[in-house]
Amino acid sequence: METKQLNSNQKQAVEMPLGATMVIAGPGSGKTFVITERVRYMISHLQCQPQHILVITFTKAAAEEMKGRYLKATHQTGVTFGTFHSVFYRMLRKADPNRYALERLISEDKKRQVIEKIYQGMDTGDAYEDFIEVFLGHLTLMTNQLIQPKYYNPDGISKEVFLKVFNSYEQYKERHGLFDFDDMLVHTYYLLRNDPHILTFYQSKYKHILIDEFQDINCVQFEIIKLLSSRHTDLFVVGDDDQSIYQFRGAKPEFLLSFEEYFNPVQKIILDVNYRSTPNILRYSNSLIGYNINRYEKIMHAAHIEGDKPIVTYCEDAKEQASLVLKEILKLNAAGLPLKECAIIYRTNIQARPLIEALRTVQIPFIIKDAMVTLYDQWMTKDILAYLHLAYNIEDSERLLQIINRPTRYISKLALEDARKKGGNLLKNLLESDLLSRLQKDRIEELIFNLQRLKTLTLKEAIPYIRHTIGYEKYLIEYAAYRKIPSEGLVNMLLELEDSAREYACVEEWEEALYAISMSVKQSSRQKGHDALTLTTMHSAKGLEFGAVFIIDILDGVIPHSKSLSDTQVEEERRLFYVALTRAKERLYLYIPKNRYQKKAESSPFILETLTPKITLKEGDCIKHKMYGQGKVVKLDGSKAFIRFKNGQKVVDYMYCIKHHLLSREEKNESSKDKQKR
Ligand SMILES: Nc1ncnc2c1ncn2[C@@H]1O[C@H](COP(=O)(O)OP(=O)(O)OP(=O)(O)O)[C@@H](O)[C@H]1O
Repeated sequence: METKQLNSNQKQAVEMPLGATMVIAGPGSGKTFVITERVRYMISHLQCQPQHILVITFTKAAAEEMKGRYLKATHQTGVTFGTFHSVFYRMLRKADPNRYALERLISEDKKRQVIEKIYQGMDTGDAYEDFIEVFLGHLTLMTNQLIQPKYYNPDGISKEVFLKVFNSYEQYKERHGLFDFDDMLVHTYYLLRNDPHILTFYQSKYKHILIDEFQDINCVQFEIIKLLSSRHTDLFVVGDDDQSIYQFRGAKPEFLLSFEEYFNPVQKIILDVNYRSTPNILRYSNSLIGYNINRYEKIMHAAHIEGDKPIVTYCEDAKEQASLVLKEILKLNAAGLPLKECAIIYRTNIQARPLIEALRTVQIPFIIKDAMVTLYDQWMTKDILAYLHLAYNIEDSERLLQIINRPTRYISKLALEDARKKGGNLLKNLLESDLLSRLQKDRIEELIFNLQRLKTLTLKEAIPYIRHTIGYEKYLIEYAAYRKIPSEGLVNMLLELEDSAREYACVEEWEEALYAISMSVKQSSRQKGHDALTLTTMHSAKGLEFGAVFIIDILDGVIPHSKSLSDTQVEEERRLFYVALTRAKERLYLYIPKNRYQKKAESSPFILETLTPKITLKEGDCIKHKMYGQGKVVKLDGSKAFIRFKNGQKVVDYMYCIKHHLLSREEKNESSKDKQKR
């Protein structure tokens, strides 16, 4: 039995009568505790049979933890614990053991290989550098949303190529009688929808369904749950709309927000006591998330006593930031905080590079939570290295072929093949080729000239030369336009490369350092189980907690990410930052570099929101209007506020009032101080 006591809201959630129940549970509010206690209560007080209870979680680790805690508390078997995938897979296997035998399941690695082979066999040239990544993302998103391929628009790649690869992949699976992880969900949906006997069987088997992290549910999962629970409505879901951060994978917090409509009548309870963070940390996270509009209103209260105030540090750049963060971690570690209680959290993997570089010199063991493609393994790095090496060995055909059309020099495949067959110096052969026009040859001469120039430059000068004079950055921008994707991500990667080279004297030294970083990233997984510092993206930090959390690069364009332009996207970014803030137990450090990639950077608007709680208007509040002077709010209606001024009532924009409300409040404070003095 768990030694801790349920608080009053937890107890209320646990002891709800059977029926559709929604528990909105903020960070650190004890979701696992509530679910395991609820299962116990259902069996001991609500006469539920363990074999009729199904508990679904999102990760295998969560399912195991939940099951472990439940078994420890009750020693009673019979309840089914599992992830959506494992539960649905069991259903498929039971329905058709041969079709869904384990050996017919394509692993994610194998799936990638098959798709890569299909794509390469299609001869679309090198038009899409990261096709496989983008394709796989779209495939999952499309399947999770139950969208027919012909109606799906894959941004960033051509629909025609997407459909071709998709159809070939489907045919491959059919020919070999295989299925993959995405299929598990879709196939279960069709199985239950099309076979009433099977559906009835599972509706009677799982009379009570409990789902954790419901904010992450996607369309196909939701549809299956609707099918399973249509006979009865004993559905107990726990989630936090403020921690929904997987919309890019098809998760829809709307399902949590509209749960009440689907399963009406719904019993609802909010868990708002946080057992993880100090009140000071919670004040910051509450303030930030208060700026989201599309959410269940809740303010988390701390169960702990006050701790240190979060520390906001402005630093020069990423290099200084890395050194300050590591210095602080070493200090905390020397004072007794284990490294495994420290985490550095960032928005995207690319930001980890300066940290890993600094970590190599201070020798702190670390674990990287995400599968990371380091700079060394990026296609763009290979292009830049190809230019730098070619400058010293102009006869290196492989490297020449890599960059000959980057930027485009209009050299056809045919001309390249022909020049290659002749053997010897490829550039010379191209200059003598009958298959190339004068214009194309001019471009090759220009390339030779530029390679000779490159040889005379230092590494620090060479990369900007490739970027601007050779036109590599322009090529990236054109490539992004062709792909219909924002160019910023590619250009930032190039800037990151330039930044990483700045410290090295020559290309060999730089290449060696990039390789060493890539190796240390690969080896970092070996630190698991040891006392090691965690490096993680905000996404992968979800569900974790640490004594000290360091959030870096809190800059506009980084968080919220420059890709996130719509209000909905900015809200998702805010939730992401909220997840990062709420990982901290005792100490929270926020870092804002003044410069990024040698340019002045703006701090993230989220910093201000974290430090200044949102102001809301109430009837009776005073505002000061530029034209009408002082007035009092008499009524609020959506974006409009009705204000009584000296000269009568006027309708004023709500946001205007918010802005000017602050002013009047300060003035009010001042005037009350004045009055007191008098
Ligand atoms: N009533 C309680 N009394 C004391 N401690 C509690 C209580 N309820 C939960 N806790 C503790 O609070 C901590 C946070 O709980 P848990 O990990 O379940 O949070 P969570 O709700 O899943 O958080 P998040 O969504 O942020 O990951 C755990 O260590 C848990 O044991």
